[in-house]
Amino acid sequence: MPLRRRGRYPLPGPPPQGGRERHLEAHPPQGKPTALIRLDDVTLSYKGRTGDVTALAHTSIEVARGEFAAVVGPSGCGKSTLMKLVTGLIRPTQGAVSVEGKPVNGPVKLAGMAFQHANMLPWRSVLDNVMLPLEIVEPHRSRYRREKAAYRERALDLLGVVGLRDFADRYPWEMSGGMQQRASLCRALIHEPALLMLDEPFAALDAFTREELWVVLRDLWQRLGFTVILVTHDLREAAFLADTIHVMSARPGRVVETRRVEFPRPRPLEVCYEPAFTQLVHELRGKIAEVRQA
Ligand SMILES: Nc1ncnc2c1ncn2[C@@H]1O[C@H](COP(=O)(O)OP(=O)(O)OP(=O)(O)O)[C@@H](O)[C@H]1O
Repeated sequence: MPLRRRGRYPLPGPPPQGGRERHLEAHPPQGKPTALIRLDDVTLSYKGRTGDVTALAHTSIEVARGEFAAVVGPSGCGKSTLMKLVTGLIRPTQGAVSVEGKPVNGPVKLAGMAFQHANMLPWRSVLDNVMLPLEIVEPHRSRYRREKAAYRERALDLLGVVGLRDFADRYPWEMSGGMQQRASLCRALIHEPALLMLDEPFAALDAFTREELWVVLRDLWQRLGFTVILVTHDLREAAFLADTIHVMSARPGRVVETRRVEFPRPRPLEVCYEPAFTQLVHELRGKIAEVRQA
């Protein structure tokens, strides 16, 4: 059964049961979109060995439900720190972080995550790696044994979307870096998170594979309608994928510019060769060069 389009129950497998949260709702059809994530004047200082390190200072960001947001900025400006704040792995020194209107006080359950390295478990097949969150995250965990066959179909279906259905029984070490990263996107999405957090997910890949993966991510996002925060150093990646790009200053990081990306969707890769795209990337690069020197 093919994956259904955004705004409907997106994946085959066990249907929602009594009162299950609808994490994968599409954009609200009209009016101002509701913020899924809000950072309000957030400062974060780490206790370093030689004194406090202020990674973020007075940072405010809002990401709407269903939005694709990218965060770019110079190295060390606090992008990964921002990810940790949103997922509740650390708490702000000052200011407030909220998700779905509620203050974040601990690890956020509605997030799926993927990083620069796919971090697949080498002793599990690709399919078993993808299904791992279902064994851990409620409500799937309690249903897992009973409904394993349906979950398996869901995982195979998702692998099909990223072109890996025929590789489900392989082990990660039998696959290329790009294939592993496709599988890691499936693993991040299998439990239908409302939010996908991506920290440099394609940075270790060659340019061609990276572009292939942009398209995979674009298609998954368009189909499933989750919210994304993508941290990247690649300005073309941000401009191709995002609705909104937040540019951060050098450390202590704060958002110095927020750009809406207006290229129509669905965006073909060819958009990357249009003058308006090049212009946008140039302007972003200029802004980052400026804040690096400030
Ligand atoms: N646990 C920690 N203790 C002390 N300082 C830290 C800690 N984690 C991060 N930092 C410092 O906070 C600053 C921001 O780090 P962070 O990893 O968020 O930056 P980043 O923008 O993701 O970096 P990069 O682009 O190089 O990946 C850096 O100066 C870093 O050295």
